[in-house]
Amino acid sequence: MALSEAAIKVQAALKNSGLETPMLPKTSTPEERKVKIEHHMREILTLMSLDLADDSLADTPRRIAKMYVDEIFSGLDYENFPKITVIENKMGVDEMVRVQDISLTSTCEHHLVTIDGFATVAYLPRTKIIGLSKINRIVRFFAQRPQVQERLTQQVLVALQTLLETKDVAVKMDAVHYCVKSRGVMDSTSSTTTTALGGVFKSNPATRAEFLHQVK
Ligand SMILES: Nc1nc2c(ncn2[C@@H]2O[C@H](COP(=O)(O)OP(=O)(O)OP(=O)(O)O)[C@@H](O)[C@H]2O)c(=O)[nH]1
Ligand SMILES: [Zn+2]
Repeated sequence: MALSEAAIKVQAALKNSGLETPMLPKTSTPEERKVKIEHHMREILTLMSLDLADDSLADTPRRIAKMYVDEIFSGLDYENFPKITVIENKMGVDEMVRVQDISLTSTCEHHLVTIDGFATVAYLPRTKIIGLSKINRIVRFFAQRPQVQERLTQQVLVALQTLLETKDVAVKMDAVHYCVKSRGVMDSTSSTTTTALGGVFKSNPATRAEFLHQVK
């Protein structure tokens, strides 16, 4: 399947800005990847002494392979980049557009456990306006990769700057990392905030404050 124009532009922008997820070129189809992951997952679970003959466990390697490729790591494949609707700003909107409380579920790339939180995204329209749900979909696409929260925040910023043809974009994320909560330091109350600010959101203190202070 050919990549969409939006996917090609965003991929190039991330590469040029050094913010792309470290990825090798794909040499297999999604279906081939699932077969191989299922095989290796079977080995891992067996090594952990689980009896995969049990009817509850028998399908777990296949389920994990499907979940990795089609769901939680589907953002590693630009073929899954959302269909983007961008329209001309004929109505001359020049005030901040903000989408807040976007649900965010990702996976930490150091431990492969859940990152759970919310994102807020804002932009100042110039020549283009984007379909609102597409902002949520772009957050979701990049969240569906193994991630560090700082990179995820930056990737959403660069993708929107590219598609909206303006630097004036801001992204904030608040999330709980289960590698901090459910293992390791076992802190069940801390959360992490990251921001990525572009254009006037970075350079103009009033715009920056308007974004940051209205964000919960
Ligand atoms: N900056 C950043 N760090 C993260 C993120 N997700 C997980 N980490 C951290 O990555 C680090 C990996 O550190 P290591 O010392 O190699 O791993 P570890 O031995 O499991 O460390 P502990 O989690 O402290 O038990 C940990 O401090 C994690 O909290 C993230 O999104 N951003
Ligand atoms: Zn982690």
